[in-house]
Amino acid sequence: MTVNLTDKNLLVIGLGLIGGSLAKACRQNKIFASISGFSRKAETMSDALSLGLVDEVSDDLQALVSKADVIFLAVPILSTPIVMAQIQPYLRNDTIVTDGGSVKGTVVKAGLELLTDAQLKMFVPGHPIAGSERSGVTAADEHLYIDHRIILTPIAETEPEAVQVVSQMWKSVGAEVDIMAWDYHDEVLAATSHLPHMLAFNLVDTLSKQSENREIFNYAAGGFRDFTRIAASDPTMWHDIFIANHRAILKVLDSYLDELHKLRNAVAVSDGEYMKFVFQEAKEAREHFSEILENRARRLQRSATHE
Ligand SMILES: NC(=O)c1ccc[n+]([C@@H]2O[C@H](COP(=O)([O-])OP(=O)(O)OC[C@H]3O[C@@H](n4cnc5c(N)ncnc54)[C@H](O)[C@@H]3O)[C@@H](O)[C@H]2O)c1
Ligand SMILES: O=C(O)C(=O)C[C@]1(C(=O)O)C=C[C@@H](O)C=C1
Repeated sequence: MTVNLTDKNLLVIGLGLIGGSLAKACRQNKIFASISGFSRKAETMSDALSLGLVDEVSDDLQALVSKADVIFLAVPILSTPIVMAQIQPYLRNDTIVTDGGSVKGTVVKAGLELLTDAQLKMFVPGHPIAGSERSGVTAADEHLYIDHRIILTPIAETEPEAVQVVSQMWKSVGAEVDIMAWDYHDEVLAATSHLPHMLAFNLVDTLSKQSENREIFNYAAGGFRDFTRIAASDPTMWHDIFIANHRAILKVLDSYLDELHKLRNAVAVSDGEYMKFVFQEAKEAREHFSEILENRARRLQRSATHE
């Protein structure tokens, strides 16, 4: 069923990479009647306005929330409960609250604690599996979500109609929507996103301490460069993620460390057979992932040529 959003107002709170990109894509595709924006810093709000991400900004949160039909929260994960508490008194019972935070347990818990029964019916936690190491309002990109997956994690109280509206919003900017339980989401993302970021931060930091003036970096090439891109991600965002999802991250980190120890032992005793087995399996996994990426790139190319 297609839902009509063209008579609705979208309010984006947090006008950085994730919120700014959604606002920009929705505005360029004329998905909503109007798009309002709110962010912590006045400078970010005026940049969002001059970059054409939103139709209006205001520091009057009460007025913005009261007229919003859909609210998208795109602030660091530990700030999400704070913002939810700020907007809760002004939320209409028919206003949908959704978000883009990387950990869903924190957002679900905040919703259950702060929202009324009526407001919970309109509560649709979500997470776009799209992004980059860039952050801030100037990183907003209207193409960010094309052919990317969006995971929605509605709770038992959420009305299916609210999920439909949020799904429609994401599909309208080119994304694919999946529905998942929030705790499963947090386990999966601990493995596919949080652990790789931890390894990249740790590796780049460790190596940077190993030589005077980071001298060894002069002799690094593509492999290391790929790690450094991830390690350039925003420290506040990742600090929040590692605190919010620590249980699931520790579980996957421990099993990773076991495997790393096995590989270490294989190197210590020159067990080439074990090493080749691991490297071959990893290569095959990468080939499988490359096919997914190539299919996505082809679809992106097709949608760009149809624009
Ligand atoms: N960066 C990614 O790759 C990525 C991908 C998917 C999801 N996410 C999630 O999306 C959310 C936003 O991340 P981002 O990359 O857009 O970060 P960002 O730093 O680019 O943007 C966050 C914005 O929120 C504002 N903000 C912070 N606290 C606020 C508050 N209390 N009230 C109002 N505004 C506030 C900041 O000033 C900034 O403009 C995070 O929860 C993150 O986990 C990020
Ligand atoms: O593409 C990247 O560089 C990202 O870091 C995006 C990425 C990830 O894939 O880990 C980061 C955090 C998210 O919550 C979702 C996506």
